[in-house]
Amino acid sequence: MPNIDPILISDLTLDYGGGDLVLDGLSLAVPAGSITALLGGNGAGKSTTLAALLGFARPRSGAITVCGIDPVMDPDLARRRMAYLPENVALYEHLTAMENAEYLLALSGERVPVAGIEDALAAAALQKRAWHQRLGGFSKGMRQKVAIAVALLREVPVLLLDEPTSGLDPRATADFNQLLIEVRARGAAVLMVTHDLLSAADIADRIAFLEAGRVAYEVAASGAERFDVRGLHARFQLTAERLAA
Ligand SMILES: Nc1ncnc2c1ncn2[C@@H]1O[C@H](COP(=O)(O)OP(=O)(O)OP(=O)(O)O)[C@@H](O)[C@H]1O
Repeated sequence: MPNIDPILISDLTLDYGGGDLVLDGLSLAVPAGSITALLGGNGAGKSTTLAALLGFARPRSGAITVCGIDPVMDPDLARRRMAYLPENVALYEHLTAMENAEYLLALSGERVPVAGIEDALAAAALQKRAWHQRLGGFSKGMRQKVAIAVALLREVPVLLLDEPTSGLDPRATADFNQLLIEVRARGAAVLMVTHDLLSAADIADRIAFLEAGRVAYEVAASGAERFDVRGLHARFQLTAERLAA
């Protein structure tokens, strides 16, 4: 089997039935063991890109695969290869962190011993005293840690994130970014939709700027040298001005 990127999108077009193209020739590849940040103005099509990967939005043309599986043809099989964290992670309020993890794993057909779940919650840096608390009082950062622990246990090769750090304080953002670095080290392909230029600059290997449903430009970090946040911001402004013109 050829070694293809876990996320591969080629010349994708998509509309929501109204005729206007929301994705208009989108091409993007995310290799294993890497983080790509997907940036772009409101309405550029970032969340729609995730919806297409998850098999929730049907392309009009082009090709899209997740670990070689077409999510249009076989959404269930494709979803088994992915973990998805929406902006606000949906978990069961009346269950504890442990119970949530157990239940979500059971839903995806996996049985993990309690010790394994505890290890994953610890790896996700959820404080031990929170493991047996109901989620009702959890902050957004704590909820994300539970969701990431489940993703770690599922050992999925693809992680999709929609604005994961919006509303997180700088400390929680740094903790979360550290988790993503660990997920990358395990070999996952991570695609992160974000408006958080600082996080993108800190942890992404590549940054793709989406503009009117296609990647207008893509930049890669070179070795130890990170992205320049002000440079990213300037590019963002240029895009906004071009679209407004
Ligand atoms: N379910 C839907 N039905 C119809 N139109 C939709 C649907 N979802 C999104 N759109 C439209 O598609 C376009 C792209 O939306 P999308 O949510 O993908 O953008 P985005 O880049 O994620 O924006 P934001 O940064 O605001 O979250 C927008 O014009 C939006 O109104």
